[in-house]
Amino acid sequence: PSGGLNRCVCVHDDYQKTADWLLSQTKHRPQVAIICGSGLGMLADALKCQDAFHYTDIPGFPQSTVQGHAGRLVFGELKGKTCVCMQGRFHMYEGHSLCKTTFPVRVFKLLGVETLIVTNAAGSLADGLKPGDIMIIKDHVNFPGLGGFNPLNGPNDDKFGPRFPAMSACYNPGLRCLAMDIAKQQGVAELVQEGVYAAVGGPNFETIAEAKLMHRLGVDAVGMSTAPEVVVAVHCGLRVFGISLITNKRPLSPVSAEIMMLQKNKHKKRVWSTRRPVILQKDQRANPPQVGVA
Ligand SMILES: O=P(O)(O)O[C@H]1O[C@H](CO)[C@@H](O)[C@H]1O
Ligand code: HPA
Repeated sequence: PSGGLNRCVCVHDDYQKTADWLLSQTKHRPQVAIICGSGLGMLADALKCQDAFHYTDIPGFPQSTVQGHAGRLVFGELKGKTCVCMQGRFHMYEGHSLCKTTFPVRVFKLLGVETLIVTNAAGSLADGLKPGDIMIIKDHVNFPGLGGFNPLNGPNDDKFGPRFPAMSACYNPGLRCLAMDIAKQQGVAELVQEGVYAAVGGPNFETIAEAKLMHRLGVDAVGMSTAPEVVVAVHCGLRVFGISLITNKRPLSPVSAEIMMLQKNKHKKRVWSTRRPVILQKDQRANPPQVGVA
């Protein structure tokens, strides 16, 4: 891969200009940045003493084009910490270069942010992750990155980080532990577990073969964002915490009526799960078992 969309064309000054403009417009000096995933923009409503800016008014900022992403940067206080919250993120499938997709992360660094919290909506590939559950991201597979689509492509900016940054501990273990402890304290531990997130390019959802492949590779949840932001954040030394809100399940094989009926018969629930499909024997295929009959 080469060319316009796959090469960072922003220089240090571009990020600095945006950061300087924001610092001139607000008295807040954030320590924590939060990127709100699809449908999660209401997280920003919790901030007190807000200063909010539409992306259209921020010099150099990309524009949000996706439903569920309001396109506002909100500064404010949350439990004694000063935060900046992105109500709406940028995705590669919108036509943004990865450099633009991740532009805010470097701006956050220049604002003085130390910790980045990434959130997203994701599809589950794991048996135990149901819609409504929360997955604390312990690691990711960056499929576009493995294919050479990386926000760090192009000349390295040494002021942000090294040419070859390590990605072996992207998601801060201390913050992951803390989140799990808080889930227990709040009595919601059964809704929360750790898992591996995979980023795909989108905008189409996965084929069954792709979902199966990712499941076999150890992926628990899949989405179309987050990994590029995290790569840029880790490159410039931010501490990262990530969570996926599970919004749907991805089927792992075509659900044929006879397999569904048999699974319903055997397991009584989750009829469409094909994780352990029942393979019909030759004689059964000619004369399939009847629903409701043992
Ligand atoms: O990752 P976020 O921005 O939460 O959005 C997720 O939801 C959208 C698909 O419904 C995709 O953009 C996917 O990445
Ligand atoms: N696949 C990819 N991206 C997603 C999904 C999914 O199932 N759900 C929400 N974002």
